[in-house]
Amino acid sequence: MSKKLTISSIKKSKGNTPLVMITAYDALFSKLVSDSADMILVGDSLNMSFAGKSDTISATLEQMIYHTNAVCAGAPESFVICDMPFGTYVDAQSALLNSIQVFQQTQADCVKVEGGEDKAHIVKHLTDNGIAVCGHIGLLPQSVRSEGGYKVKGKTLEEKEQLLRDAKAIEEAGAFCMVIEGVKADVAKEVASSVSIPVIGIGAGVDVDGQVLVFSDMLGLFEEFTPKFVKKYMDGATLVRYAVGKYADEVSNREFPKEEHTY
Ligand SMILES: Nc1nc(=O)c2c([nH]1)NC[C@@H]1CN(c3ccc(C(=O)N[C@@H](CCC(=O)O)C(=O)O)cc3)CN21
Ligand SMILES: CC(C)C(=O)C(=O)O
Ligand SMILES: [Mg+2]
Repeated sequence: MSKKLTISSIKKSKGNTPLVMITAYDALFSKLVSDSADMILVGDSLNMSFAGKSDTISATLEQMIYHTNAVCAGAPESFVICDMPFGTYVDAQSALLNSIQVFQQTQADCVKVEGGEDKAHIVKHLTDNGIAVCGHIGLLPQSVRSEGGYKVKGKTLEEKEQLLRDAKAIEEAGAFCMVIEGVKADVAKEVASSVSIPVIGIGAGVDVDGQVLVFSDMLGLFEEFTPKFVKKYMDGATLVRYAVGKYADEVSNREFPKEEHTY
């Protein structure tokens, strides 16, 4: 991106071209994605596709700060979101102290917290104290254990009405945008049009104010993860295996290094 977005330019973008959000966990990829992405999310999904764990529950604040620093170093001109990990925003006070750690130890532009109506008081305490907040409603990956799995939301009238209340509450608490994950497309569309801040979808259909995907999913690098909402824009795993296999063959056959790689 040529010009770094701001909280107010993101808010004002509602109704214009959809926002492009993508995750990155290191400087190498943040630099590569920064050419095309409006916003870079340092997602706690890194606990799965970077650290190899089976869910996001065990991600720590220290880990998020480490990766956020790497992402900011690779993309100093990009708008960066740091995902607050599980257990770091259980009440307003701890949420603020932990978010202050993120702001003081990294160049992140905002934090992201999962939750709706029930977390609005926490979002308000953060925004009242100078921490910009991106909300996250719908399917909440940090609730995987309590919910007994990843469940698409918005399938019943109750769920739809809850999502509308969640979005309203997060907006009123001062969030400048929110992610909506794993929600029926017609419901996500209604949620997006019910608030005046951008609603960025993942598995929530096309009628929202932007899209977010995990970079390793869309590049086909994270093979064990193939939910319906992911589109593979590259077969990364095959490309990497092919290249490393060719290197291995050439080492075995003494074809590499050649004269031009030799002092
Ligand atoms: N690499 C990666 N990509 C992600 O998008 C992602 C993560 N990790 N980690 C954190 C969360 C977890 N996410 C998930 C994980 C599983 C499903 C899933 O299994 N979805 C089912 C639908 C279930 C239903 O129909 O209710 C699917 O088959 O798509 C969805 C989102 C999204 N997030
Ligand atoms: C899936 C996105 C929205 C996220 O929260 C993450 O990458 O952790
Ligand atoms: Mg996350």
